[in-house]
Amino acid sequence: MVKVVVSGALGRMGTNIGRIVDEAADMELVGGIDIQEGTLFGTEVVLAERMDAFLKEKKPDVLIDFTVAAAAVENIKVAAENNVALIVGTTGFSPEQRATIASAVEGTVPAVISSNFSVGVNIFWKLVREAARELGDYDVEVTEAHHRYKKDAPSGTAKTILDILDQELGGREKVYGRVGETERKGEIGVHAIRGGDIVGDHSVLFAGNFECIEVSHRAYDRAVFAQGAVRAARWVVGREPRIYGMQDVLGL
Ligand SMILES: NC(=O)C1=CN([C@@H]2O[C@H](COP(=O)(O)OP(=O)(O)OC[C@H]3O[C@@H](n4cnc5c(N)ncnc54)[C@H](O)[C@@H]3O)[C@@H](O)[C@H]2O)C=CC1
Ligand SMILES: O=C(O)C1=N[C@H](C(=O)O)C[C@H](O)C1
Repeated sequence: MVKVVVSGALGRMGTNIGRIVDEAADMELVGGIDIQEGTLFGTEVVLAERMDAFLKEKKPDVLIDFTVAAAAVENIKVAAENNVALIVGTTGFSPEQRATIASAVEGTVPAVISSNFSVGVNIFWKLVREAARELGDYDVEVTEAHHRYKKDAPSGTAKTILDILDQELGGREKVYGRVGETERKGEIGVHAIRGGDIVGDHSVLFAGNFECIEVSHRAYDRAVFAQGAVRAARWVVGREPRIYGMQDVLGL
């Protein structure tokens, strides 16, 4: 039995993950962490400040964190100190926060950290890389759309797309939205749409003369992210203590 604690337990992703873990025959949901007390599928959700004592009491194998960046950094440190493996889906980390996470995790616990746990997006990233390799002289525009409650922009998935494009196209300037007189040069345009209950859309447009290619992914239900995170939780237990990506879980 893989024993799981969910951090951000009362949120959109936390509740989806709680349901999947609760229904899994090979997993045990042992509780949740949030900034309010509550319950998650019959288990106790305790306040974030009680996390250290809660992990010592429940001794989970894995903590799955979908919270906000500043909170996740602290949660990761506490989990690593308690020798609990990590799945981190939270997005919006600064470079400094990423460095803090790396020093807490590397050599201490195994952690799968990904801006997107859906299988489809991990394949989409491969397709974007392949297109960028072949279409280096095309103009590139990245667009993402999410629900009205999303806190960070551009999305973590869009930032991963930009990392891939940087690797393949060599660090082009990024222009975030355009207004007024703009002359297109060699930049990558980045556009974030927020509204309603959009689960998560990403697209990369490669525009040449007389043709365009658009590579896109649309999530219809956040269960796809939750299922991926739970799959990663099964995979991470017992691994070498370092940071992994979802591509390691999927063998891509
Ligand atoms: N990697 C992926 O596949 C995905 C990542 N995300 C990311 O996951 C994060 C959460 O997204 P949602 O669930 O939509 O947000 P949400 O706002 O519905 O849930 C976040 C939860 O975290 C709680 N929280 C805040 N501070 C906390 C702390 N110190 N300790 C424990 N819990 C705390 C909040 O009270 C809330 O219940 C975001 O960063 C989002 O971008 C979302 C979907 C998929
Ligand atoms: O906040 C969300 O909802 C999502 N966040 C992730 C991101 O920032 O890329 C993944 C997914 O698109 C949903």
